[in-house]
Amino acid sequence: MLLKEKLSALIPQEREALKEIKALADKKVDEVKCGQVIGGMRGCKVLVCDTSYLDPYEGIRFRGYTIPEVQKLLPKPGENDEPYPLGLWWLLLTGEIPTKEEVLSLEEEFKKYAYLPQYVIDVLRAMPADSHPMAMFSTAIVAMERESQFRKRYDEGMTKAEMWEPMLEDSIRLLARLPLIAAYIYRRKYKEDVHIPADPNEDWGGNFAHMMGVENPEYKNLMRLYLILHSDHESGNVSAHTGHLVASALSDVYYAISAAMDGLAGPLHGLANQECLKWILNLMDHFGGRTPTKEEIEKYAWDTLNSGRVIPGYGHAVLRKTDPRYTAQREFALKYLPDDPIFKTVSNIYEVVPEVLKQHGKAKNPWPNVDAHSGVLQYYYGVREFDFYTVLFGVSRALGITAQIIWDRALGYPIERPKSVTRQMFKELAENAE
Ligand SMILES: CC(=O)SCCNC(=O)CCNC(=O)[C@H](O)C(C)(C)COP(=O)(O)OP(=O)(O)OC[C@H]1O[C@@H](n2cnc3c(N)ncnc32)[C@H](O)[C@@H]1OP(=O)(O)O
Ligand SMILES: O=C([O-])CC(=O)C(=O)O
Repeated sequence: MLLKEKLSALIPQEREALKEIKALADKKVDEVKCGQVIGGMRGCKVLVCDTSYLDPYEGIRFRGYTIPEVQKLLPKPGENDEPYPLGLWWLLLTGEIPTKEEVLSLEEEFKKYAYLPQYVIDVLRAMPADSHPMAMFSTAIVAMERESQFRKRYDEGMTKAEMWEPMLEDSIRLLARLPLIAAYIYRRKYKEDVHIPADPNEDWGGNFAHMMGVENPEYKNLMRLYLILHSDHESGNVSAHTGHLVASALSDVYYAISAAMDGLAGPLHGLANQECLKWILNLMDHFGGRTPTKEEIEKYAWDTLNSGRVIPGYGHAVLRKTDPRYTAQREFALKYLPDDPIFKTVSNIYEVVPEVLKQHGKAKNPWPNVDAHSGVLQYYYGVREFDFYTVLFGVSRALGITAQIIWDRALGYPIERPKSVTRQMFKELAENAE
């Protein structure tokens, strides 16, 4: 496999490079304030992640490349505007923009494992129909743990240096199946349990759209874009950090990704995309289904804040400007659905809500994040079941987290175990500090 050859060549040199950092073990790299600990560890530099970096003002770079650069440089299927999402996985893993041949080799490798075992279908069918799609998604993933090559090799006594290899194998097998699992959940829950087989001629991203039942080529491109945009956001966000933490105990990819999905399912994280579209449609309903005026949006936003709720899709723990993932989706909308009334509402909200949040004076970042824009695009192409949206996010996020934890094992990072103290001890520490 071309990817495995590439990683086999890279890993020894990256292990050497890590030794230079380990030699600096006693150097102080950060100072932690009381408020940071009690405030969700915001800004504490306590994680190392090479797949991507999030600048508060510029947004995400995948291995140093901005979103527009990735859109321009990664190979694309045929005449399509958006790249192969598996090209991004290659980039996250290797740091290099792949050739088309390299991406196609990965597509072929994935196709070997792109089938849904009957026992996974049975597990999904055993769950009550009103189970949230994210609960179904996470359950299906953990159910497949019995197939883990990592656990098998661990039981056989593999060495620490070998661990990245079964981590890579498990990741490929899992990622290959995620669109099938997601599409199965979608069609079981919302499309009368009628399923669409994979198309062997489609790429990983296009196939996902096909199996969901949306044959529009524009939607396939949107899916490719979506799968790239939501993939990786360095390693401190809830889903990626969870994946890293769980995998640090040498739990395999199935456990790590299932747990990561459970974090993504929270309304302050990935589920905000579901919440956000709901908020927008409720806003439009409130004004008789039309595009509300800016004054009406302002009043509605204040009503939300005054009732003690957050405005979903706005704010961020790290970003301090409009999320470039929002901008990329806005550009897609301007090209393909400029006159859509919900998109117009999204645009008007963008002109109003940051000012409202500034006046409200609480949110450190009044600008929109990725979740403020993803729902309207899905809705436009007929995917209108909001509670499914986070599953789309999850399929994409698994690209980033698997890339991160394959490298965790390649570099032999230890089990994560920060120290806690009692609240009383912590108070005394803070009182006695400068
Ligand atoms: C893919 C993603 O995960 S992107 C984020 C998706 N989540 C959302 O869009 C939900 C809405 N946004 C939020 O709740 C927050 O902005 C978060 C969770 C994203 C970030 O949280 P934090 O880093 O704690 O934000 P911040 O430091 O600005 O919070 C300060 C205060 O402003 C509030 N605030 C932040 N964003 C918002 C918002 N959109 N609407 C109303 N209040 C907000 C916080 O709730 C907090 O209030 P509190 O002091 O009463 O607890
Ligand atoms: O970075 C974060 O904390 C949240 C986020 O936008 C993501 O995970 O995509």
